[in-house]
Amino acid sequence: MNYFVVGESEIMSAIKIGKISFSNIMPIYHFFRTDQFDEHQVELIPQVPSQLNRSMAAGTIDMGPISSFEYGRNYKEYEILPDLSISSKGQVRSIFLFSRKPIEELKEAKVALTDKSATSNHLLKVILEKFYESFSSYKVMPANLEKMMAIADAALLIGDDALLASWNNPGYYMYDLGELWYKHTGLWSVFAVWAVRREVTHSKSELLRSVHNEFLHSKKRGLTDLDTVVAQAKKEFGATAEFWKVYYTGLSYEFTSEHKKGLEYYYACAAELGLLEEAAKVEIWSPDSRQSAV
Ligand SMILES: C=C(O[C@@H]1C=C(C(=O)O)C=C[C@H]1O)C(=O)O
Repeated sequence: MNYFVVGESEIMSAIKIGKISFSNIMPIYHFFRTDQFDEHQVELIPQVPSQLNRSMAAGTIDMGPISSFEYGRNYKEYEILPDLSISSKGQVRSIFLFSRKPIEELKEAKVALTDKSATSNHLLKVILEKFYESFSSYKVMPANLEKMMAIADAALLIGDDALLASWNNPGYYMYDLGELWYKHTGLWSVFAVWAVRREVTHSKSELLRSVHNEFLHSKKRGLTDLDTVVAQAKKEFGATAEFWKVYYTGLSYEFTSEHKKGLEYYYACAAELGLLEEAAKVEIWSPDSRQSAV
């Protein structure tokens, strides 16, 4: 009766799901129905990306949208859930480099990086080094533009910090990282992927399938009923409905072969510059894979 024991323990154990505590994620989570699951079966844990990355590595969350760079660093421990990401082909509108000088002049500059990111911090290094022959020095700091610019020539912000700073930019040059990457490579930027710890694909496979389905359902609903998400974002963060509409439709939450191509090139560049030990393999979990019953 071994399979009963396995089944029961799977039903009992909850799955801990990370949630990015930025507005970028709202179209995916707004309609996520935790009440579809038995009590205590799923738990949503909101954190900024760098915290989510650490929680996944420590195993205190089982799955969630982590920085794609962090997947690359730890790809042997994780798999990627299909059809989910936070990406852009060109402008992302919430990842900006603020600079006192034009980017072409940042040759040996001091650059402040945000302590909330992993993908964008390393993407900036790739862009500056590979496309602008810049050999700058970097310092990771709390995300505060004024304090960052007090010690640096340029500063990188992501998420809501970047949105707010772009609305109140005191006159710095502003560069959108999605736009820069596209300009120099013609490829997608994939900032976050939904990763799952490998052991969870075995120990909680049934629940994982249901959670993945629920994510696809809530994404579909969020994108069809975008006006509801837009109204919520406007209420929580300000700005105009038009802004949020443009922002959310400019982001992509898919993960197609074109996204994969952009991500693999990013990993290749990061490995070339020594930011990753090796170019990570992009391995997608298949909801149809079944563990053998015995
Ligand atoms: C589009 C964004 O994508 C993100 C950027 C991340 C990173 O740089 O590590 C991680 C998750 C996403 O939140 C954003 O934060 O604005």
